[in-house]
This record gives sequence, structure tokens and C-alpha cells, in this order.
Amino acid sequence: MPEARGDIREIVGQPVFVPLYKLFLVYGKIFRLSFGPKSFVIISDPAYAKQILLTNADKYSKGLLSEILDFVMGTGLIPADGEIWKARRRAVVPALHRKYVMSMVDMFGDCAAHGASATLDKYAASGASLDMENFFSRLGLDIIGKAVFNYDFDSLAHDDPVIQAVYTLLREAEHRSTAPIAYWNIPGIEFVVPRQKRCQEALALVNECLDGLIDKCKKLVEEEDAEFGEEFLSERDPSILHFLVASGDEISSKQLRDDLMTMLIAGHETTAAVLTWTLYLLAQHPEAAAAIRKEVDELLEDRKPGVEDLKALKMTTRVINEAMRLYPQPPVLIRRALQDDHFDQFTVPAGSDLFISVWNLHRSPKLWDEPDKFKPERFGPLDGPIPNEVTENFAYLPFGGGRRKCIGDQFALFEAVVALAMLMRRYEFNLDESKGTVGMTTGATIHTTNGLNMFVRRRDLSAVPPPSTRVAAAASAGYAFASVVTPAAPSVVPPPTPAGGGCPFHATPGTPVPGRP
Ligand code: HEM
Repeated sequence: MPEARGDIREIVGQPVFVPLYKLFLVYGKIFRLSFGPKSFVIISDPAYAKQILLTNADKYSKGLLSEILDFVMGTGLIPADGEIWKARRRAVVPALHRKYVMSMVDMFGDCAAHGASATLDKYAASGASLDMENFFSRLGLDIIGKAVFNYDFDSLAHDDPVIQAVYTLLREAEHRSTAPIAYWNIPGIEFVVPRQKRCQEALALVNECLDGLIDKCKKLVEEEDAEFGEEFLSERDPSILHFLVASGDEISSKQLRDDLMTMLIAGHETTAAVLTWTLYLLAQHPEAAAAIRKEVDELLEDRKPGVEDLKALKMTTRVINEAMRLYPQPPVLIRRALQDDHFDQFTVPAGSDLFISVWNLHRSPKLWDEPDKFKPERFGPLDGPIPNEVTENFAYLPFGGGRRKCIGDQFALFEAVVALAMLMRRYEFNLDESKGTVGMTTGATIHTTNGLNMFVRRRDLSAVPPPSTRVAAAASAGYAFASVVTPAAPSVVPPPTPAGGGCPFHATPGTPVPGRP
């Protein structure tokens, strides 16, 4: 197998997937990269990725990832392997069934509307630029908090110790995922290194909050059992936690906590990063931004997208699909070989750590025409299927593939489509170049280096042409609309969600939203 001699200085200080891309162009679709005693096999080929994720999936574990995430996710779905993973996957997947996700679409719209009134309108009025990466991170946290345990962080309007603790844990998980040594295994480190101490305190706070929510939910389910017998889909608490508690599985509170923490982390920063990079791309491609606005103006005007609108928001969806190609979250998938495996003439021995570089697959000049260019039309007619690992034969892995594929893919795509459609309808976004380049850094997802600072302006909707003339304009916009649907419901601006937030077990008065978390 080709051996790439890595100079650690080339990797330190830049997002790891960037040097891996340069090495891929030199060494090809499979190569070994060694740093001192550490060695990784880098995979950048769709057939090999399919073999690891699908056909030979039982020969691989999460390896390094489980070790890194153990402190925060325990035996949650992402780090779990073997029988525990099988049992939890069987239990958790039904909680994200399409029907259930559909019932959340309204909540996505409420959260986006609340973000608009709590934050964007204020920045639009003041004329100051806003870090949209921070905004999307908070929007993602509010949405996932409600979906997973019916808890209103309301991080868009205020801050509290639990929100800060969640961010401390996220940053620690990301730091560990890029650290050259497993410093967290050094005995007693949490007593001497201040960051480790803060991490332990944050973990204790979030765990206590989650335990409180689990207890509250269990009590509610008992009451409902008394009231409704076998019925476990609750109008009082439509969360994933309620589904898991009420579905009657014998499950320990520790396992439930690991599941919740996994979904909180997996479903938060990923979607936030997708929206961040989508908006970044749209700022540089005004023609695509205009095409989304035409679609939204025609279909929704000022109402929240409903379930029935999702299929029709084709251009909005396609732009997000293309943004996920250019900025995959996470950019690298990690596996460990449990047995020897063979890739053409090369053998990967048991015990090897593998990185499937999704970044390389998504930007491979062998797989994509002008791979670095933003071209939403590359996936074919808007009426065609939504691209995924199957339609693109593992050259496109926005949500992974095979049996460890993301369980929140539909949830996340609907969330991103609803949020983007609503924001593009109401606002124009322009980069604040005085804040420097956006830049990329990596943790579990791709972050900006300096924030996505943007000027936010309310759109002048009086200038939007009436529907009849818009259809003709859309046809000449460069992006073809497959169909233009007339709004079925009257235009209604949703009322902002009342401010809530603060863990009920650690309630503190709200404080204004600060800068980057
Ligand atoms: C745009 C947003 C999202 C992206 C890009 C994304 C991406 C991914 C990817 C690539 C994987 C596969 C990881 C691997 O093979 O190693 C994954 C797994 C997973 N995702 Fe997501 N995800 C997103 C949103 C969500 C949401 C909203 C949830 C939960 C509500 C979620 C829960 C999970 C879980 C539990 C797994 C592990 C599944 C398993 O191993 O069985 N994700 N995600």
C-alpha cells in the first residue's frame, strides 16, 4: 500500500482534511499515513467506502471514535458497537420515523421565527453584523432540545449555565477528536488541568439536568399509562425521550442519558454547520439565493413551511444538498478493522484505524465535474430524487451509509430546508469583510475560523412581484423550477415562541445572548 510520509507540522494548525486531500491527489484512493507510532489508512474511493460501510460493515468498529466520545456519550448510538449498538439502534430508530419527524416540522418553523424576532430583526435594525455561525448553533440547539427531550433551551434569546455546559462538552469532544495524544487518559488530569476540570463540572451539570428530565418524563408516562392505557404517543410531550420511555423497553437511566446526549450532540452542530456553510455559499452565489427566494416567495409567501411544502421546496433542498457535498459534516468517518480486509491488491490488517475521507470523495476530480465549484444543478433535474449515498453509489455520503447511516437524516434535512426557506424569505445576508476571512477549522464538524459575520437586512417585500409575473421570472433565472405551487393557506407570520429556557433544575434568570459560544 502507498505510504505517505506525514510531517506533523503540515497538519497542526490546519483542518486535517485539507492536507489529507493534498495527499490523496498524490498517493491515490488508498494510502497509509504514519506519524511516529500512529498509523492510519486513508480511504478516498466510493467502492472502498461502500465495502467498509455496507458490504463488510461487520468487520469494523468505531474504534478511536468510541474512545474519544466515551466521556460524554458512553454507550450512545454513535460510539456504541456490537450487541449494545444493535439493541439501541432497534429501539431509537422508530422514534425518528418519518411520520414522527413530519409532526416536528411546525416546531422547526416556530424556532426559526423565534430566532428571526429574537435576534435577526435586532441586528437588521442596528446595522451591526452578526455571527451567523453562532446564530445557527443556537437555533440548532433550541430545535434539538425540544425534539429530543421537550426542553426549551431558548438559547436564541438568553444564556444559562446549562447552555454553556453543553458547549463546553461539545468543544471538549471536538478537541479530543483532533488531539495527537489521548491526554484525557492521564490519571488525575481533571484535578490539575483547568479545562479538564471545567469539562467534568459541565458533564455533571448536564447529566443532572438530563436525569431530571428523564425522571419528569417517567412520571408523565406513568400518569398517562393510568389515563390512556397502552397509548404512548403523547400530545403533552411529543419528544424522542417520551417515545423511548413510553415504548416500554427495559432500559437503564444511564443508557437513556447516553442516548439523549448522543442525539443532542449529533443533531446539533451538524445541522448548524450545514446551515452555516449553505449561507456562506449563497453569499457568493447570488443567482442561487435569488432562485431560492423566487421559490419561497411563490410557494409560501410569509407562512411557515408545512409538511406539504417540503416536497415543493426543491431548489432550497438542492442548494443544501450541494452545500453538504462541498462541506460534509463530519468531513471524515472513523473506523477500526476488527478483521483483515482486502481492497484490490492491498490488505488492511485487523487493528488498523481507517479514515474514510468524505471530503476527498466529495471533491474528487475523478468523480465530479469541476468538484470545487458550487453547482446545485449537478444533481440533475429538480424533479429527480434527492441525492444520497445510493443514488450516487457512495461517491456522496452526506449522512454516511450502510447500517451506521445517520438516523436523523430526514429530521435534519427538513429542519435545514424550513429554516433556510424562512430566513431567505425575510432577509438578505451579506458578508462583513471587515471581520477577515471566514476560514475553516475542524472538530467533529467544519467550523469557521473567524465566524460567519454577516450584515442582515430585511427584504423589501413590497418589491416582490405578484405571483403571476413571478412564474415567468423564475423560468429565466438560470435555475429551472419544475413546478410552481400556489399557496394553499393564507399568509400568516407565526407568532414568536414565548421565551422559556433554563433547565428547570437549574433555573437562573436569563441573560442576553453573548458572542460565540
Ligand atoms: C445535517 C445534519 C446531520 C448530518 C450531516 C449528520 C451526519 C451523520 C453521519 C455522516 C453519520 C454517520 C457517521 C459514521 O458512519 O461514522 C451520522 C450518524 C448518526 N447521526 Fe447524524 N447527522 C445529522 C443530523 C442528525 C440528527 C438531527 C440526529 C438525531 C436527531 C442524528 C443522529 C445520528 C446518530 C444517532 C448517528 C449514529 C447512528 C449509528 O451509528 O447507528 N444526526 N450522522
